[in-house]
Amino acid sequence: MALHLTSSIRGRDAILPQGHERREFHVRARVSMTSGAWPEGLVCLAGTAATWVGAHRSRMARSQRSRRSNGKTSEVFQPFWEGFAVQPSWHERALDVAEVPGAGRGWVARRQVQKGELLLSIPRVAAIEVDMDEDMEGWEAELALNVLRRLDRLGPAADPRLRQKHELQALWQDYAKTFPEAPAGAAFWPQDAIITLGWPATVEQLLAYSQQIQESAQWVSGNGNVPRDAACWAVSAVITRSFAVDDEVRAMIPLADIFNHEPRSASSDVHEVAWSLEGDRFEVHAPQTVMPGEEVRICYGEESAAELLAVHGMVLPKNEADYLEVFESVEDLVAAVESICGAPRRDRLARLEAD
Ligand SMILES: C[S@@+](CC[C@H](N)C(=O)[O-])C[C@H]1O[C@@H](n2cnc3c(N)ncnc32)[C@H](O)[C@@H]1O
Repeated sequence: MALHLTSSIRGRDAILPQGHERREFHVRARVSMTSGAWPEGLVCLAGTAATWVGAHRSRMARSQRSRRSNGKTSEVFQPFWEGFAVQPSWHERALDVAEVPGAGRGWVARRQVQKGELLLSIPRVAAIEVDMDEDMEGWEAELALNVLRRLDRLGPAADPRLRQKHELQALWQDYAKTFPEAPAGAAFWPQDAIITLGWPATVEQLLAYSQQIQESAQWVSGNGNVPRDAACWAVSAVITRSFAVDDEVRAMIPLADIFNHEPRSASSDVHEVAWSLEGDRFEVHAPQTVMPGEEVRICYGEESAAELLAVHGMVLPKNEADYLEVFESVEDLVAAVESICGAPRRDRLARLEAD
């Protein structure tokens, strides 16, 4: 007789404000026996495992049902909406936070939303920002350190001048508990795991990005006097949840970071409207008309599959922004055309420029 009892449990707990607690379990269990009668102890063991799995399954089903029917997920965000002074008022909002299959939480329309409509207006003082100079490198590290400062999570030996007291500190501390606990992006994977992806251009791109991100985490860990894990958490939070606004700043904007990504190419009109900085408030406008119950997504940028994998650890089934680089520059393209057609290169370039 052989008995196989295999089980794997992955759990994630996130404590949310006001006593709300979310538990997610992924349970897989299999009990099998090839021959003979079941000894009593093993029957008990198998029975216990089955009951345990069943109980967790029904608990999951119950919580999923309630999320769908009574908008509890959304209510968890009411104190944040009000505390961060988001407009329109909570009762007049057009959106609800809901669990979206395969994408965590997202913003779902409570009523029909018109393209261009103002969805969220968040005071600038509620955001955590860095200025973006042209070609600014290393913004991830600076913004991650600012996040740790706002959360009052710097280590004891950090420069005391970095310490920050802020009226919204406690609210931010609660809000940050809703973020993923660990980075998922390929930038945080071990090198061997990146190499197993196989496609040379992608592997090269991911290894270079991973090195940049690891250096940022190193810098944050040193300057913030925090363990490496805490630095990686902060860097991952800023690369997955911050946005460049009007080419001026890169900002972590509470509640606006719940929009999921709609992958679009540059030619799509979804690029036309989303973020802006209006005086002392950040605004998000609807990128397109959305029916009640549908999710409102924004386009994070023209992100290829490799870029999404590097930052978010996700590969989307369909991504119209994905591309395969064939020529590095217009000159290379023209040279290739010239070699095929035999026409003089200068003529071709002039014609291309005139067009
Ligand atoms: C800015 S947050 C969006 C809110 C997030 N879903 C949440 O639960 O807090 C970005 C993260 O959402 C997830 N995400 C965004 N767009 C997605 C999409 N189109 N498909 C799957 N996951 C997505 C990824 O985990 C990504 O790192």
